[in-house]
Amino acid sequence: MKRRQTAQPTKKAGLNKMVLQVVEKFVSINGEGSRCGQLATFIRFAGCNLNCGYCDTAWANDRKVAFVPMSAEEIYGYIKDTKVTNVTLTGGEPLLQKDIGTLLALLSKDPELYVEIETNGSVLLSKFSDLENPPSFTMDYKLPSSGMERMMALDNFDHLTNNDTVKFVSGSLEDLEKAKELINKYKLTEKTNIFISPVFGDIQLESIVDFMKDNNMNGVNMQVQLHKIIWDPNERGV
Ligand SMILES: C[S@@+](CC[C@H](N)C(=O)[O-])C[C@H]1O[C@@H](n2cnc3c(N)ncnc32)[C@H](O)[C@@H]1O
Ligand SMILES: Nc1nc2[nH]cc(C(=O)O)c2c(=O)[nH]1
Ligand code: SF4
Ligand SMILES: [Mg+2]
Repeated sequence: MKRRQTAQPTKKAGLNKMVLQVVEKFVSINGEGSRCGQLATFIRFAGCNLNCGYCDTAWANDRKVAFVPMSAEEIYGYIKDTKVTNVTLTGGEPLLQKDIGTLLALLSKDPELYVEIETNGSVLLSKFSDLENPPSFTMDYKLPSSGMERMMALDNFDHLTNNDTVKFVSGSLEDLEKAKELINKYKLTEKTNIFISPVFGDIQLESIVDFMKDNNMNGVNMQVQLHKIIWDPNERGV
């Protein structure tokens, strides 16, 4: 009698290759942050641990989203092929990619590139503090209207420098009050760059300016997502 064979795990060369899950990659102008208006190559990764009520890329967080597995070297190759020197890594939550450290280390060796990474404030930035030439972190602090404030890692404020940014995406007066409180409490304008952005379409732009005037918010930048003015706000790949 034949013995029933059980499937044995195989270890083929390349099977354990380190890969990152890329849901889209494109060149556009950066619509946000300190290099707003400049060309940038965007790499968007799959998956997020948060569920912000206003998320404009919730599709990338769907467990069933289609992604292309790419190694750090393949992503670097794509970036160099574009001939664009600004790079934005985003998502989803890019810092949750298992091999993001490998990619950041590889990109940091290229002095021609300016790399920024959009992160949601829940991932400890201390994990990346040993990088020799670190990227610019744009760290969101998720305000009350996101529904995700409880997930914020406040220790991250200690790891930001003048090469980084804290972004407060605000959808209400309560959000603005909270942003002001944190900026003052942690003396954020002395440490890093600060941006306040509206949750797109949810708050009168004038009310943000009025709030900044009423509260002497010197050193704070207000910014509206430029790509949502140029293209349809729901358009992907722009
Ligand atoms: C889609 S997230 C991806 C990176 C990371 N998960 C994060 O939240 O920072 C990129 C940026 O878009 C912002 N964003 C998402 N939806 C938005 C909306 N409806 N209006 C304004 N900004 C939005 C986020 O706050 C974040 O700063
Ligand atoms: N043009 C453009 N600029 C951006 N800056 C940050 C983006 C993001 O989704 O993280 C983004 C985006 O999706 N498009
Ligand atoms: S953390 Fe970023 S990607 Fe995740 S739900 Fe919030 S805005 Fe969307
Ligand atoms: Mg976006």
